[in-house]
Amino acid sequence: MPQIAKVIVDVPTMQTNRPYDYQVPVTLVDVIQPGMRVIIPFGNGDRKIQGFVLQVLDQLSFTGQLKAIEAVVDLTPAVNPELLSLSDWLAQQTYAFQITCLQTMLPSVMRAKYTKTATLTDEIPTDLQASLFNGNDELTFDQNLAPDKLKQLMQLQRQGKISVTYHVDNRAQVKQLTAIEPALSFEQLEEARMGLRKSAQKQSQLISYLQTLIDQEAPTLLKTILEKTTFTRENIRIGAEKGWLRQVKVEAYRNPYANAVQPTHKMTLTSEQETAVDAVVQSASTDASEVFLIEGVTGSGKTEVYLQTIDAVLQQGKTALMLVPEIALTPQMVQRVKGRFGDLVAVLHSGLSEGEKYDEWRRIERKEARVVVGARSAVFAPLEDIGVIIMDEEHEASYKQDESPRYHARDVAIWRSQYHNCPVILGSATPSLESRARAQKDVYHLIRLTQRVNQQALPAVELVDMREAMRVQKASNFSPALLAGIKERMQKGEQSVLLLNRRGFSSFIMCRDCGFVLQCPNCDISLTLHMDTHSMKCHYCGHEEAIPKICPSCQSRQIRYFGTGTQKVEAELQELIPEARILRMDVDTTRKKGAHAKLLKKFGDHEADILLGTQMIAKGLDFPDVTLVGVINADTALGLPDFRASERTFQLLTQVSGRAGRADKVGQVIVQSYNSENYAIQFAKQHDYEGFYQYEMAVRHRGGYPPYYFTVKVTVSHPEEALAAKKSFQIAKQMRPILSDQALILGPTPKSIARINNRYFYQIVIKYKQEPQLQAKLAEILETTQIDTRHGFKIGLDNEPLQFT
Ligand SMILES: Nc1ncnc2c1ncn2[C@@H]1O[C@H](COP(=O)(O)OP(=O)(O)OP(=O)(O)O)[C@@H](O)[C@H]1O
Ligand SMILES: [Zn+2]
Ligand SMILES: [Zn+2]
Repeated sequence: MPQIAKVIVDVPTMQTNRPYDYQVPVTLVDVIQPGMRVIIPFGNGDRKIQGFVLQVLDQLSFTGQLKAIEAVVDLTPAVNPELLSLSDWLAQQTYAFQITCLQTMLPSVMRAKYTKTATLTDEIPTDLQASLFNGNDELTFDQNLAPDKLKQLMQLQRQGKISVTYHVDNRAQVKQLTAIEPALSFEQLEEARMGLRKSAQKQSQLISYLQTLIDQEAPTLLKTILEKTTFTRENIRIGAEKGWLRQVKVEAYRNPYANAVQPTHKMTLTSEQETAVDAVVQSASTDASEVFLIEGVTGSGKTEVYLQTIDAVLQQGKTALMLVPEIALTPQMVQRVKGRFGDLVAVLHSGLSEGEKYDEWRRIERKEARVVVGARSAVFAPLEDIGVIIMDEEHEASYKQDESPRYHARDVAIWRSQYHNCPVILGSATPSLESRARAQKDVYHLIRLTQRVNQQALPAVELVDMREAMRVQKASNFSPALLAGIKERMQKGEQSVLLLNRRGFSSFIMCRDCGFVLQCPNCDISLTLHMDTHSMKCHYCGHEEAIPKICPSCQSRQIRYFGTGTQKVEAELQELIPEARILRMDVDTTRKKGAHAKLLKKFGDHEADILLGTQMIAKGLDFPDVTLVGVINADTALGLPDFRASERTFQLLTQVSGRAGRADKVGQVIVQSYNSENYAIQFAKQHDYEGFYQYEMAVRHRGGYPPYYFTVKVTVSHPEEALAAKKSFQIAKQMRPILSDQALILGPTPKSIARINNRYFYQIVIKYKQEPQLQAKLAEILETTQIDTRHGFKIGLDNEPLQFT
């Protein structure tokens, strides 16, 4: 029967954000499946573009009007049925184009153009091998392969007789290793030996060696032979030339964690841990999709709860997905999971090369990996039959993507749990207010872990008022109390972790004579000093220039840097304690691949006394000899014009305090601040999450902020400020009539950095409780403003934004 395919085309605009009908050519009938990518003619001139097949329908009456699909890109669907339907929901939820959502779900290498190689892995009829593979056992092809041949390939793939690898401009090449196997039988090799000259001893040895390989199932890696035997490449080459052996290519997965993993074993759970595991596992064995919020103090052993839950789910024959924030995806965390589940684990994070990510993704798709650990985008991992989804540090802002589609991984996780009828665990020592409030309303089940595993008390927190400290000493980043604490640890052979809070803080250059501050030419923000590259950089657009030696404005030589960068703090500390061994961890020292892991290993091996770093040291670290945590500046972020400033400060202080005293030694925390009476700092001092939650809820209630209100942000930008402003006022005006009295429109206001990359930004925030017409109206505005993009406008919608500045 003729078929029609409904296709989402790869043209990300509002007008094309719907499925188009295409005729399925006769040769591809019953071949094309939903989730496959196809090549189709589109628009004027029938440009060839890519699209995703959403649906294939039998065509009852032949209209003959439709354009036909030209070719198929994938032999098997690139996106499974679950993710197809997720993309639909996601597009609505985030006001994004469905094509953007679909592309987001695939590893980046798959978004590029590529060729593929089909390699025979089994016998096929000789005539087929002749016609399809030209008698070879490999066929490199792309989307131009004739449909009938493609159909044959698909059949072979279904029968498991070929394996397919992708080549993307050398980007996603499956890593191939050379291996060898004997080309002759034992007897034939023996015959070959007879023909050798007496002096050809090495060749005789090679023949013997090949004879030992006859019964091996897999070819032997050349690398291994060169390492483990005395044969040289030249010996092997001669062996191949004489026809004794064959050189073959085998596929190697790039395993970035190879060799590094030590097995870890199940621990005997504390009673609080056991209650948590039982509750989730119990839920996993029913068909419910419940969300559990585990509010567990730092060091309460949340990770062990996750691991044992995963274990139970695997035993039920299901798979598990574990999300962690990028910065918490430390080697320590990966070790713990890999150490428990070994090769069943796939790890996805931005530190991997594209090739490595792609390898991991394929291992998931082929069901070789049954546990996935990864950062935000891993929430789209093509796992099937998921038994539990875990989100560690659920309060982390990095779970929200800040470009289209602007999704929150938590929402996606919950959607998938409903699809799979499985539980979700949201875990944190400092849950987001939104999640904690949902637990209050019994939408989530609240489970509290109130004790540290070692029964140790949480470390005592001492507040140092820097206003006072500065009165008695010259300007310094280190109060006498903090310095004394560090020295004491050094004497005892213990370690310190020092946090420099970089939010709302940066090093900039200012002229002491005229006050000139070096600004980015493209953005309304000062440039940040980077000592490692000896340059000034813009953190928004990437602009970079040399550090000026004389003031560009008054030519004075008194141009100096201000603010506190980690480098500057490190230098100061080194001067104050010359014998201190300091490791600095920030964006500059961790840029290189593996640098993060190396630094942590050094610290773990006691090659340093002090780990000094930015936010990235606040989470997940578990070092038994760390007994002092110092926070150099607790309150720089409190001044940010964002209603979540207190929540973020509380979370950061609590998390970093939790790094101290995790094993048998007592920990101490010293927090320096200029606002020690601030409630976020006071509750953090008391380790009082619940107290903070109650207080902050009252603040939010008074101000009409989430979680009492929903929010959506509309951003308008244009190279001309007046036009950006005008358009944003127009949009606000269009919104007002459809909103009830309960809803509030904030703005339009210029963003706190009004100009970025030569565009001016204006934003509107709508706060609301229940507005049935809102979503449709916003979609309509997006649609009607599409035309404006031609005049330089960009309109962005952010549902439940996490950034308000
Ligand atoms: N049942 C247990 N028995 C003994 N040790 C345990 C047990 N559970 C966890 N631990 C150990 O306790 C330490 C803290 O556990 P873990 O890192 O999971 O805490 P956490 O709750 O994730 O803390 P944080 O929020 O600070 O990351 C780890 O070293 C872990 O190996
Ligand atoms: Zn000057
Ligand atoms: Zn800039």
